[in-house]
Amino acid sequence: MRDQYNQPDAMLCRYSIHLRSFLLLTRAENLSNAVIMNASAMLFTINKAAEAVHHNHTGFAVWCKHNIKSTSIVFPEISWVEPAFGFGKMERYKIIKEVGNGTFGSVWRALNKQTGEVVAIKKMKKKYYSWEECINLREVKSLRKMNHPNIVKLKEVIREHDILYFVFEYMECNLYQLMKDRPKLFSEAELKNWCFQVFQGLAYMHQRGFFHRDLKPENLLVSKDTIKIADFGLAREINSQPPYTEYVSTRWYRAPEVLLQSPNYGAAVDMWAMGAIMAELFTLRPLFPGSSEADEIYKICSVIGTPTESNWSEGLELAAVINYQFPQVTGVDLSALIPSAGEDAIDLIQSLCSWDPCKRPTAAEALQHPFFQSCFYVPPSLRSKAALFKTPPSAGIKAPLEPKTGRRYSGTLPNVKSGTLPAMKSTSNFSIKSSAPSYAGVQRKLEMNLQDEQKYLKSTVRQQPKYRPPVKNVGVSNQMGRTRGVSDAAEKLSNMTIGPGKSLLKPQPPQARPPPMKAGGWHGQSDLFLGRAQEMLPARNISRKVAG
Ligand SMILES: Nc1ncnc2c1ncn2[C@@H]1O[C@H](COP(=O)(O)OP(=O)(O)OP(=O)(O)O)[C@@H](O)[C@H]1O
Repeated sequence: MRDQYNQPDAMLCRYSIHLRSFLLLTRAENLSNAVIMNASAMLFTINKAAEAVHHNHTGFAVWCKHNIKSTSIVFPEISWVEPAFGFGKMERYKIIKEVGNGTFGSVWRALNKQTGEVVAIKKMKKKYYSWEECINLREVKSLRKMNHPNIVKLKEVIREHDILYFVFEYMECNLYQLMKDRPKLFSEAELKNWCFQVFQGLAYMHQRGFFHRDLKPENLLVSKDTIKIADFGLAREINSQPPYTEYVSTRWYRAPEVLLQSPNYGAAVDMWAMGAIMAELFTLRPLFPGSSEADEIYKICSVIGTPTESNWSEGLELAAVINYQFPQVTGVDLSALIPSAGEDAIDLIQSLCSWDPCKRPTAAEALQHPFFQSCFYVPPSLRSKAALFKTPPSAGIKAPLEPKTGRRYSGTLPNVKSGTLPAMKSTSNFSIKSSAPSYAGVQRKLEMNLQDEQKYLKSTVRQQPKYRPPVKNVGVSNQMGRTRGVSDAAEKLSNMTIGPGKSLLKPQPPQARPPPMKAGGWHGQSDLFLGRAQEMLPARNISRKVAG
């Protein structure tokens, strides 16, 4: 089959698509050179395929021969193959300006010249020499299956001159940008509305069998009252086969089971991240700003206390496997740490940040938490109408998201009509207490250019030749704070012990709150005890940009 089409001027692509959509398109686009085949490699003509559609068979693979300069696949309704006619699809867009630069790509604001629509185009840094490669990307595989108002929409994928572009709906800014220069805290209503929406997006995603694995404020995009989850570069299918050996999530939001090398973590890692993000939204400071993986665990222990046999026996086993000894600390009162958060908020953050992933609420359960009692779900179909009334997108009739899931919180359904404003507590913006550091003081991103970074990487490699990035992945730290490989992490964590059972980690007194971070980073007290793990990282690498 492949050979038949393997001609120098042609390219063969395989697409698993919804057959009905494909047929509609073949008619509309007169794609006569497409052939369709099913799992047993039987060829179908378009007519035969029409029969299959009639009998409601879907999920065929489409092999298409086409002369390619550029091709595109359009989501979410139709996945299709468009032969290029000598000019590039990118010509349809006018690039306006760069709005983001991540590990895998730079993101540009652009204008669709035909429709006038403003979009965000992510230009991938890596080159892609075939469509097959692109189609297998996590970002494509997961996003194309998702259609939810709180998940950023992937509109189109374009490959031109071996460069891959993702065309997304455009969002005004990310949550980190909103936090960093803020002179005063967010109102509870504001952050509640955001969290409620993110949990809705997560409930949808988890229900569909995906988890994100890299939730952080930079990946939550905001436009007016709406917030959407973005960057599915690390998303995984829940049913995919562990062990997961790749790097996962930015350190400050990384769940303890990931830090401790669990081979089979799941959707609960997103819930941990949300606990950390929620706390950060209240205080405008990261809850667990670890300067290395070891320090990350230390920071977590100093806030929620050392795990015990009774609250996370699996965690103790995981630690034993990698020869890691937890520092013995008692933790602190979260309400003292997050003074602007009410009882319900503290309760939710506490349960999200449980050591044991099984004890964290699911996204659907979080939505039922009393903290969200005043938030109401608006079905997507009503959202545009609700917007007319300037209603936050989460407001409206509360609908059960996962009826099968047992409810952890027995919240009552408020009796409100759709489109009415939620009865949120009218909380005015809190003003930051003088002791509360400004977010601007936290240097989340290294203020160093690529050259500096490369210099640092080189010196790190010199100092720690053992810490090699995993072969398959980006692995080493990079501009947006991606983590090293998990196997790397194991190495680092185990480097903290001398011989079996002898840890360099000495028990530390509980540290109520790390002092405010200054530009250039901050050394936590715990770092003094981390020996080599600490030596690795220059002070400035405590910023979120550095993975570890
Ligand atoms: N749809 C969008 N609309 C507006 N800005 C966006 C959009 N998508 C991404 N951005 C901006 O670009 C930044 C980087 O995007 P993204 O996280 O997708 O790239 P990445 O290379 O995967 O980054 P990371 O290093 O976090 O993995 C985001 O933090 C955001 O500020």
